[in-house]
Amino acid sequence: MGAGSWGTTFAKVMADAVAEQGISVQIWARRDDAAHEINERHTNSRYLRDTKLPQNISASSDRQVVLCGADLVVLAIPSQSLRAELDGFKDLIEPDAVVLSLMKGLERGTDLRMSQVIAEVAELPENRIAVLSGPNLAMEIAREQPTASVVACTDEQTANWIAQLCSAPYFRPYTNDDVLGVELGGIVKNIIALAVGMCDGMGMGDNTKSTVITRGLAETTRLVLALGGRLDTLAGLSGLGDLVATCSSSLSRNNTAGRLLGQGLFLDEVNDRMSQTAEGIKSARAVFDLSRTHDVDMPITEAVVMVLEGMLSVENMAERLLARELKSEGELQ
Ligand SMILES: NC(=O)C1=CN([C@@H]2O[C@H](COP(=O)(O)OP(=O)(O)OC[C@H]3O[C@@H](n4cnc5c(N)ncnc54)[C@H](O)[C@@H]3O)[C@@H](O)[C@H]2O)C=CC1
Ligand SMILES: O=C(CO)COP(=O)(O)O
Repeated sequence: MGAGSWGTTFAKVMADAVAEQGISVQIWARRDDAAHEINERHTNSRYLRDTKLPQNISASSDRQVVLCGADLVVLAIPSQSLRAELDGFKDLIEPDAVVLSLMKGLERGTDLRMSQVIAEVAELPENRIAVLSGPNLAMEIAREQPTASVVACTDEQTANWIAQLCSAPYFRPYTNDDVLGVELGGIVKNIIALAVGMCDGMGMGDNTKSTVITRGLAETTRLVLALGGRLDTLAGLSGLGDLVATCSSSLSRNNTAGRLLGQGLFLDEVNDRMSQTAEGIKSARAVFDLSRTHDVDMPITEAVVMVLEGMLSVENMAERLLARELKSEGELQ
């Protein structure tokens, strides 16, 4: 569900993974012309210019056509639209289907993760909801550059089943039962990537960026532990792995948005320039609110929120962060 850059790319991963088993993958595209292009030319030129999609992918703008008979429903739409979109098609999901979220955002207003929104709106039990997260820049994967990822579900069998369905020669999924840790790692790294992008945009060097990445991981870890997730998850692909990929890549939309802010553009101007979803812009406030609810110190997230909401200039961000009271590096609380 979603024919954007990651929805289309992940459809290709799955189609390549299951081609020999005679399984087909169907994409729901919002626009009729996008569905038509996928069916007729096997391309999605708006998002993946050079990629030829496999023959066992078809598309439709009719959600009923796509969901009818689907054993696995994969969601790849912008996080802030999920609730409304899902409400419109939840009754079309087959009674035993599993829902997999590819999304990396936190819902504003409720501070819920996407797996929690899915559970609430579609009224599904935990064992039928999974998330996938890792260092997965869509453009690289579309070019079949090797990477790995994590399928997280509280039910081991479900996680293994999904991992089989998306294990392609260039894509290696691991499994994990720490859904919260996997999901939050993917959400918070977008905010840290905004901060790193801002450093880049202001012309700061690698020491600065490395400091933000490392301390960004420290504050992500504090949040995940406070909410009941596991430390080892943060050391894995959906934690450190995705953080490094997103913070170092010019392909990242969050990194790019941060860089534009660092170059002095206003948020409205940045939003106008972005043709794809940069989840961190909307999720930053929700993550900060969540951290306050659980009394977790997240100074980089707080500074990013202040910049996004016009309460702090990017130039004053470093001064604010470095002037805080000194403390031990090992403090996780
Ligand atoms: N692009 C990437 O490299 C990766 C993206 N993700 C996550 O996947 C999710 C989707 O991202 P992308 O596919 O990259 O986004 P995108 O901006 O490329 O595409 C979003 C798609 O959702 C569709 N859509 C459906 N309902 C919508 C609505 N109500 N409002 C707006 N758009 C709607 C759009 O038409 C579009 O096809 C995000 O949560 C993102 O963080 C995760 C890993 C990698
Ligand atoms: O999640 C991603 C890579 O794992 C994609 O990051 P962006 O949304 O910043 O492009």
